[in-house]
Amino acid sequence: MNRIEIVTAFSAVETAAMDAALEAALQGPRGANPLVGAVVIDAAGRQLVTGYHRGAGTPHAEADAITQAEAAGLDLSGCTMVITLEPCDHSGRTGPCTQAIIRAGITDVVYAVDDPHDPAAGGAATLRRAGVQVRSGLAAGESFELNRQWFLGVAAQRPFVTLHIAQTLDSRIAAEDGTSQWISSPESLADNHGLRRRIDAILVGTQTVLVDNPRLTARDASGATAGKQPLRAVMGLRDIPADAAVRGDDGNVLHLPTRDPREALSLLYAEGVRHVMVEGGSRILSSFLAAGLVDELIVYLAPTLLGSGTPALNGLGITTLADARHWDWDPSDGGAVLTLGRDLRLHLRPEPTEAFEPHLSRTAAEPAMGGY
Ligand SMILES: NC(=O)C1=CN([C@@H]2O[C@H](COP(=O)(O)OP(=O)(O)OC[C@H]3O[C@@H](n4cnc5c(N)ncnc54)[C@H](OP(=O)(O)O)[C@@H]3O)[C@@H](O)[C@H]2O)C=CC1
Ligand SMILES: Nc1c(N[C@@H]2O[C@H](COP(=O)(O)O)[C@@H](O)[C@H]2O)[nH]c(=O)[nH]c1=O
Repeated sequence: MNRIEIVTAFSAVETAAMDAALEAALQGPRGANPLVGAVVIDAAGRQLVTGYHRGAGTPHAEADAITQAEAAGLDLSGCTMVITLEPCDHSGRTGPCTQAIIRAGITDVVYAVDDPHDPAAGGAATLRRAGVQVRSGLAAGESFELNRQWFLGVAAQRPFVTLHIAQTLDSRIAAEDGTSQWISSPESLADNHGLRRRIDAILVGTQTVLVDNPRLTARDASGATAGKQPLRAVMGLRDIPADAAVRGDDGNVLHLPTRDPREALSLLYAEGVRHVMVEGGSRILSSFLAAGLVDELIVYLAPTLLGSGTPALNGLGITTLADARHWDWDPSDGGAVLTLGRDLRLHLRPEPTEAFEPHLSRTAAEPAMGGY
């Protein structure tokens, strides 16, 4: 019998580092930016530092790892960096990771999938021009899966959509008389205000504006507005009342005169919104879910029963169990199930329904590296 010797492009040490990078990436939050992890290994195969990305506007995983190394007095020259995504090549809110890698003296980069985001792409080519050996495609499937919804959103040129539901045990988001403040525990509300600080826009329906007169600002425990404030978007054909609290005094409000969630997302994207939280009410939540436009689901579940009132959802067009929509538990950003005071926070992502493969590797791994 012939023995077939399999030579892969990557060493066991690099594969283990990629596993660690994938694990680290899960600590980050979902949103406008993908989850990314980075691990630096030395010539002896030791994992020196592990970095991850903590969300839009914060250092990328590569920069996080390099900063940690600097703080610990570690010299990374001649080391290999293993990353779940191609290093960026642009100066966004943070500097280009390619330059940080080159400056640190890292001579080898292994990454999983290409960055499809145009302004950030091209990192591999820049690194190669600087003499860094670059290989890609290690754990490409896992890395794509890690950020599946983000890849889909980038390809569709629409914002990443987080759906928020604050509900009772019997799936009510308001009582029969319309009262709903508050179903959630103070800890859940604080968590939600943290999310409001991270997103670009928050979206509610016109009916919620009329019933609740919400402010839709990000506030701290004292009730003061705190941190970055989201654009406040209201969806529906009716006008926003002149004295509605959502208008605020900063003009950071947008009326989306449509009932079509796709159109709402296009309008938001044109305004520069890359992460929107759809907050409610029932009809708005249902329309985004029915259209398959939800990337992340956060349910604040209060141990409370109402028995009647506004249901979280008012129909998704599903009439038989075979058509039920399934969701996967999302272990990222604090985990799939988190206790928040007396509430539970459930964190989910849609089960894949369509085959979608991004362009996993723009440039093939260096020829000598692959094959059987
Ligand atoms: N606990 C929670 O998490 C939350 C609870 N709530 C509660 O939800 C209740 C409001 O929910 P609900 O009555 O469903 O109202 P919504 O806030 O979902 O707004 C519905 C209105 O939005 C417009 N609209 C826009 N797109 C659509 C669409 N695709 N389908 C249907 N209507 C659309 C319509 O008005 P138009 O004629 O203007 O087009 C419609 O009347 C309130 O009691 C509020 O307190 C609200 C948010 C969060
Ligand atoms: N009732 C309820 C929520 N309600 C949401 O919060 C909005 C009020 O926002 P603001 O005026 O900024 O405090 C309200 O219109 C609705 O969208 N959210 C939750 O996390 N938990 C809750 O129990």
